[in-house]
Amino acid sequence: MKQFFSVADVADLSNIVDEALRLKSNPFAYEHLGKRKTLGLVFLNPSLRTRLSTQKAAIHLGMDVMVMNMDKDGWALETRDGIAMNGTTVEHIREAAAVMGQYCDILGIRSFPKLEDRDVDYGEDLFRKFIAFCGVPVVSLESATRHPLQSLTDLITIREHWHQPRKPKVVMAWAPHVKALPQAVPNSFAEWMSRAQAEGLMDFTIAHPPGYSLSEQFTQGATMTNLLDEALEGADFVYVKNWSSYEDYGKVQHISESWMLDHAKLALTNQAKVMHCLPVRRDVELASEVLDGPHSLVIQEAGNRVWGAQVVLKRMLEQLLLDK
Ligand SMILES: NCCC[C@H](NC(=O)CCC(=O)O)C(=O)O
Ligand SMILES: NC(=O)OP(=O)(O)O
Repeated sequence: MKQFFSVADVADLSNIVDEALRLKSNPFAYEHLGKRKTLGLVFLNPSLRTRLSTQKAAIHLGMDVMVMNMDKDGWALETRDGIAMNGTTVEHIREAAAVMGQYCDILGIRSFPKLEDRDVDYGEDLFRKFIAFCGVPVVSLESATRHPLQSLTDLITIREHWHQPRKPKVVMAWAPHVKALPQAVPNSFAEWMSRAQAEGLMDFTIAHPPGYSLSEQFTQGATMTNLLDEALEGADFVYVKNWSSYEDYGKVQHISESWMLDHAKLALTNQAKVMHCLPVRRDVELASEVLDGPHSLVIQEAGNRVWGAQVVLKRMLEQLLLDK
């Protein structure tokens, strides 16, 4: 594996999930694989889970880790080409990425969308340039349109908590929020679970209010509905997530009906397990009675971020050995 940006970078979902669960039961099995190799983690936005779980995964593999908080400690970054840098930006991504590639064997980068111009965000300009100029394998720590380490982990978590012979019904349910949030997490969850559905691993439904459709490139084959209660019927897993509008890009519309998952809504499901990528706004996105109750998987899900990151880093390290 030379890059980890979307589900398209993974050949077989069942294999990678099984491999991640084997790493979970034997975390140090490959502790020599990353010896004398350096992972660089570059953050242009805040992070708790991605930062710590990816570091932990690298430690299990024997790697050294360097973290760069570009937003706070780096020079102001320019990404546009063909302009004279006579304003506030100090360093171009061409040099910044290339230099970081000199110090690191694998790089990870987090960069959120600005939610101002859809074409700019969905063009993934910064990410593409970072990959093009750094010269080493790159793992997405969440980009403008996707969060693949999260979605891989979500699939691992569903697999780990499903023990019946039939396929689980997985529902992604839009939730309220006080701010306009990116579509990266729901896009990514949708593209991974749609692929999992195509590989016969689950049935996948997306419920959202009118005006909150995601881009069709991520939702191929998913059942789509504007009726939350109907979607929740028979659900085995409910994945709660807010996102701002893709159609009326980055905007938040007033929603009259309550979309927050609470005990009453959970009662419509098949004793569903409840997931959320975190951070979560209690009693806005998700009722605390659910978060604090036995149906919540959010802490186990966050814990599994280590195994999602570790299987990706392991595959990248193995590729580096092959390329040597
Ligand atoms: N990396 C995980 C999710 C990041 C982001 N959440 C946030 O920005 C929360 C901000 C707040 O609640 O104010 C999102 O949902 O896309
Ligand atoms: N879920 C997730 O990516 O969390 P952080 O933003 O804290 O890394």
